[in-house]
Amino acid sequence: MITAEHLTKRYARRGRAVTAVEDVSFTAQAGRVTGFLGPNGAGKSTTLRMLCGLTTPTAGAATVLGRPFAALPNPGRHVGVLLDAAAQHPGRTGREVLAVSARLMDVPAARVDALLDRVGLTPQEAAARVRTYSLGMHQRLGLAHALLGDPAALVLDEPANGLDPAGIRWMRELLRGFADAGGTVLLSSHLLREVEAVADDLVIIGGGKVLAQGGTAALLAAPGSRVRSLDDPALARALEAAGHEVRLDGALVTSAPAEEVGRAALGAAVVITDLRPATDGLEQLFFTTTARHGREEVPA
Ligand SMILES: Nc1ncnc2c1ncn2[C@@H]1O[C@H](COP(=O)(O)OP(=O)(O)OP(=O)(O)O)[C@@H](O)[C@H]1O
Repeated sequence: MITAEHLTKRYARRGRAVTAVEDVSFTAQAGRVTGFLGPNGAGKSTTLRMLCGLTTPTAGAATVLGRPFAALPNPGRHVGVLLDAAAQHPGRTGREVLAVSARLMDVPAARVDALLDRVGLTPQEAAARVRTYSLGMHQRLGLAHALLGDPAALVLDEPANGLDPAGIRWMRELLRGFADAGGTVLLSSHLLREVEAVADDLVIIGGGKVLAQGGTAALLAAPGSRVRSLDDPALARALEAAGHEVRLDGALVTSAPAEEVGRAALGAAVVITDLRPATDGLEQLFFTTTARHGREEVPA
């Protein structure tokens, strides 16, 4: 479990105090993947750095597995951290990067090869210097590094950056498996579809503050139903006549609960082919939640 309690970070910039993170509290539970989202400059990296003891909070506190990061003995054996995949020593080979850390963490050397294999780095790639690595290879090595100490928690900032589609799917399965085995995963990413696919819980921040948090399914749930039928216009008329709101959005989306949709369909003699709770996608939730904190006004 990872907790942030009233974390606040202020920086001095040209004599003025800039609040990067303000009163951020959340819990990433064991056995679950927690997605940590926000627009550029929202304060995600600053928060993750405070969780990992790399930045000192102005106020508030954070714990990983019940203790402040700095109080964890041999922290790499408890929490795997990937904050900047490009930060590995460019002159070392991938295998050397892991071997040095394995020695420092007192991890058996045999684990290095096991992890290179697990993250899909070939023996040739592992023998190449890190400065020759692509972004995706950096990410794979960074993840191997994070997993090296067989930690109970992972803190990952944009781990899927630069991965190809197969790599992104592999990453998703790895994180899912890690959490299903009881691990805690805190995952910051701009890839909303990926986060939606893997995160059990979400924390959305903007302007340094928590804007929304909770279970992914609950946050994405919208009242009403999404329906497909053999005659959507007729079903829409029947639902409207019964006082429900209706909009056609690929399927028919209505404020009516499933039972009312069934009644309207029965009355209008329309065959329903699909009926499920209405949900907004994460992209919609993200933009609605962070609308005041986005950077759309900044030209690309
Ligand atoms: N060392 C620093 N000194 C001054 N200001 C900083 C420092 N680090 C971060 N900031 C400011 O704090 C705010 C939050 O930055 P942070 O990097 O945490 O955002 P982020 O959500 O990780 O953004 P991104 O998605 O672009 O990575 C920004 O306004 C940034 O300019």
